[in-house]
Amino acid sequence: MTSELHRHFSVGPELGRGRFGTVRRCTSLLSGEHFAVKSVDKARLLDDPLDRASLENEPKLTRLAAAGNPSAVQIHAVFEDPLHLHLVLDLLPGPDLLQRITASAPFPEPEAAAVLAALADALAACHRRGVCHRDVKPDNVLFDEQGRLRLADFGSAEFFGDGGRMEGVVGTPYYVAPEVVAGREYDEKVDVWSAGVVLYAMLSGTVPFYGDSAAEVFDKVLRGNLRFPSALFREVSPAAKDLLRRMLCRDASRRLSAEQVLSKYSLLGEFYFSGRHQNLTIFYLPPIHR
Ligand SMILES: Nc1ncnc2c1ncn2[C@@H]1O[C@H](COP(=O)(O)OP(=O)(O)OP(=O)(O)O)[C@@H](O)[C@H]1O
Repeated sequence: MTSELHRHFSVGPELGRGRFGTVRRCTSLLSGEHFAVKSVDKARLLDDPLDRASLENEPKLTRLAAAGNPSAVQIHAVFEDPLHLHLVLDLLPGPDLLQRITASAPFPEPEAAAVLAALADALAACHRRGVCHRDVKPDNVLFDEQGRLRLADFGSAEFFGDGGRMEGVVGTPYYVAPEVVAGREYDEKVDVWSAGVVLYAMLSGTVPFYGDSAAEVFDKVLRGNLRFPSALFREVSPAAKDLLRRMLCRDASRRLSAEQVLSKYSLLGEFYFSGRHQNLTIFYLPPIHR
């Protein structure tokens, strides 16, 4: 660990681990405030130009996305040494959305709708700032102590500015949009597709495009055949299914924007408590390695 980091923070126990680094609890020596420090191990990503770009982009794009946007994780300090990049972030220690879905999906519709509204709000704010997250999935949806949603992990994010197109196969298999899998240029609506998969998972406890391997999942995503099996969706309202169709629309030009999802949220009056509980699990597939 960097001595510079240790001059300012005492570093505590591990909170989580990702592909490139470890997140630990830390405390400011000056103020006594608690934070999380994400320490990215540079050795794990220096061979790959896209991974290297992500090392440079993560602090920049987290800052840009989070400026004046309380629904994104805030970055408080950055320390760098030859081995690590340390990002000091808001401490968000509660269960993330993946843990919540695994423990208690399907969610009652009002609960799913509330999470979706907060996620769409977070994404709309990022998109207004020209930042596309590109790895929206339940494990990157965290909550603060008051239960407010915070979008985290801008390690795959890209700056598209004002209407720019992006390229590069980035994301996580179950959640990635078809235009990304197809290797085409794409826009920020890839995040809306992923948020649609998240909504589907909250309402049913499973994902819409499932396979045992990444290749099988990609095949299903490319076909984009959206189904609502009656065993899982019997009690899901037509309004929620309609919203899912508009978010998981293969044609990105017809797909809702994050802003439109937010305004559609006000139409979700039909969302109701379904009271179901099924023991379904989302299986973990690792993020895409190009
Ligand atoms: N601000 C935070 N507060 C508390 N825990 C966090 C915070 N940020 C991340 N974590 C935990 O650490 C884990 C890894 O973090 P993160 O997803 O940012 O790492 P990563 O290396 O970019 O992961 P990925 O494999 O998704 O690319 C998360 O799943 C979460 O459990």
